[in-house]
Amino acid sequence: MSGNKKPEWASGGQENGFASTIRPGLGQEIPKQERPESGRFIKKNQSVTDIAKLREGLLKGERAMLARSITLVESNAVRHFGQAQSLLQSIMNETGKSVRIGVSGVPGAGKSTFIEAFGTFLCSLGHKVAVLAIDPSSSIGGGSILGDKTRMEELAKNPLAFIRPSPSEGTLGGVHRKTRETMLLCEAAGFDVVIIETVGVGQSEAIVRGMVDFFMLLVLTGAGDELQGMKKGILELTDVIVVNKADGDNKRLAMKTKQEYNQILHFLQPATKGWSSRAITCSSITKEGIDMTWNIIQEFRKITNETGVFQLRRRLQQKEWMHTLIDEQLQKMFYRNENVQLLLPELENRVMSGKETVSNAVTQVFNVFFESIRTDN
Ligand SMILES: Nc1nc2c(ncn2[C@@H]2O[C@H](COP(=O)(O)OP(=O)(O)OP(=O)(O)O)[C@@H](O)[C@H]2O)c(=O)[nH]1
Repeated sequence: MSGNKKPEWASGGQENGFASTIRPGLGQEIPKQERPESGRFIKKNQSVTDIAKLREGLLKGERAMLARSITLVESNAVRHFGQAQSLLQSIMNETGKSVRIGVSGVPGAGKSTFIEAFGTFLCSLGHKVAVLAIDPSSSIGGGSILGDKTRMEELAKNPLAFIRPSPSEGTLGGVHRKTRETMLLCEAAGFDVVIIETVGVGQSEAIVRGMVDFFMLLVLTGAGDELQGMKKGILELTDVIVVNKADGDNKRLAMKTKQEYNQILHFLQPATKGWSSRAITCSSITKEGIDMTWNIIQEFRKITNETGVFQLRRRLQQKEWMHTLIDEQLQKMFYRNENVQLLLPELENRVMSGKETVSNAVTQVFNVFFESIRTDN
């Protein structure tokens, strides 16, 4: 990093709304219309007493109230952050009752076609299915998976389903927080299956793994080729590998690929204690394997519930999530500190030219940081 250039999370925005969290008093009005990052609007004059209304509507499963609550959670405005947290706090007891499923796979693996078929199948069984997304590219280019309404057209029309695109801006950490909180809102609104889709690149898989109970990876035939470029780490996050597009001429090859993956999984650490990760085949077109996928998830829930692994994972995820937010907040505080910003470029130059050891430089900048915190207090 050169000169004054700060990392993304150090720049002015209030991604977490933590910078100077204001909790408006009851009945206090939001003074003017605010444009949150999503491009949707929080209504002018919406007062915090609306939180009670939002909560009531949410718990009744009203979609409009769910959509408004999500808009509030996604807003970057500091005052909305306070309101969103009040709302989330008030629904805590109503959350956690869904099964949370992560779906990943490289572009073209067939994620949206699979989720459409799988979600529609679950709705036909009477489940309420919410589909959310984490798109790592949204934090770079403002793109957004699930943004295209033509994807999952049938599921989108189903009254038992709710589909929400990835938050379209912000750091990956910010997108992560918003998706987690949106998941809680969906649970409070009665959705008993929450699917979180992510493109299988980089950090996003680990992030999704950290917020779901069950993680599945969609792959295509030809495990050998694919595995060349696939990190072992990704397979070790996975509870089930779904070899997709197992139809027509591809069916036999898909079976062979499944066996290859099963052999590989045999030698890897399972993602979940007490559960043997496995590979299956599926076709989102013929729907063969869709019901089996659900049966496996049911079996997984039963086993992990009995052993307590399910509950333990949820508890640990909460703890990790708290630490993620603490880390993010600490980094922001540090890099936004004026004295740190003044000193850092000089120290960087000294370190680069070999005049200063890195450890010395770090000690100096931390001393400046601690000193300015002390004087601020
Ligand atoms: N034959 C067959 N084709 C499929 C199946 N599932 C998906 N496809 C096709 O594969 C292509 C990619 O499917 P998508 O569902 O868009 O894949 P995706 O992983 O969501 O891809 P991105 O949108 O690029 O992330 C489409 O042309 C689908 O029609 C399947 O089970 N069988």
